[in-house]
Amino acid sequence: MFIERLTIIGVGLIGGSLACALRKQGVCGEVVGCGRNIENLQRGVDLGVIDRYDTDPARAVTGADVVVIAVPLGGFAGVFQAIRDAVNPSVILTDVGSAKGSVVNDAKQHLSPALYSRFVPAHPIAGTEKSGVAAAFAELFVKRKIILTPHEQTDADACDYISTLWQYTGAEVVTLSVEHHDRVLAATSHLPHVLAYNLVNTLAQMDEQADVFQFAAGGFRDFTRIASSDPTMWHDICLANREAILAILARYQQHLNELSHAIKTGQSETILTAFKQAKNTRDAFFG
Ligand SMILES: NC(=O)c1ccc[n+]([C@@H]2O[C@H](COP(=O)([O-])OP(=O)(O)OC[C@H]3O[C@@H](n4cnc5c(N)ncnc54)[C@H](O)[C@@H]3O)[C@@H](O)[C@H]2O)c1
Ligand SMILES: O=C(O)C(=O)C[C@]1(C(=O)O)C=C[C@@H](O)C=C1
Repeated sequence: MFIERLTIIGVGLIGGSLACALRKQGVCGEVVGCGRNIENLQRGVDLGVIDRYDTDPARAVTGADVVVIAVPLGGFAGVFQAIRDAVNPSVILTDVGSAKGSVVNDAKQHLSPALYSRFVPAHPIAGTEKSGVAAAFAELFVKRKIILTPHEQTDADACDYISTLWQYTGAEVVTLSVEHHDRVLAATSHLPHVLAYNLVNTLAQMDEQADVFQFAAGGFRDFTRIASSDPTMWHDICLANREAILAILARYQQHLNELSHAIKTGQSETILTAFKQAKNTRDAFFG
């Protein structure tokens, strides 16, 4: 595989890291960046992540063999509209969005059937709480999972191509349906972020605020690292995957109510059993 010209729309943590990883493997030639923040794009050039940039998506995708959309989910519809008449007919389009139902709907609505068939939805299950191109690094995807959610019209060769592209980054590629992806990620990624943001706000609104944070140590830090993630990105994810998030949030609230009742009524056995079960599950998974 060799990509003569790769265009990354949204040169941040994920788009920038993908460009770095492919460059490091020597599988791409020119990398063109596209975004809204000139300072961030110039930083991308200075860091060697991209070769040049254009703030106009239509110009940025001209002549590209592969276009990766790596903007927050709320920006996808606008990007599809902006690039659909400017891309090569042979282009392969892909993305890195954290929820797939909204992305696939936007693609279906705004791309021609031919271009829609060349769009391969993808989601790297890798990231950090940092944003922007300065946070990008080539090793981000090593030994991490990449989920592809091809739809019925996805061209099989385009899908294989994107699978190979991700394997060059050191990732393991798996395929899921859009619905399954969005249910699973609502539970394992979206719910924890909602909880972390909410925990920080709950504590921040306590009267003894200053004292609370002064004594917050490892547990609080570990639990809330992800509350430092980009608010716009998570706002967009919550709205894009709202049904699946609300469903798992309701289950979580029910379990929390049960635990709260057990603590209130001193049900020692119930509390101990719940904590033992959780510890065993986590230890078995992460070691
Ligand atoms: N951060 C993570 O852990 C993570 C992991 C997997 C997937 N994702 C997904 O990857 C995508 C990008 O996330 P990130 O963490 O790299 O964000 P980021 O903030 O680091 O980068 C996004 C970039 O897109 C630019 N941008 C925003 N709107 C735009 C638009 N309409 N057109 C062009 N550029 C635009 C921003 O200026 C920014 O440079 C999101 O869809 C997110 O859901 C994030
Ligand atoms: O490690 C982190 O900081 C992340 O939040 C990464 C994380 C996750 O929840 O695991 C966040 C969003 C994604 O779409 C994929 C990965």
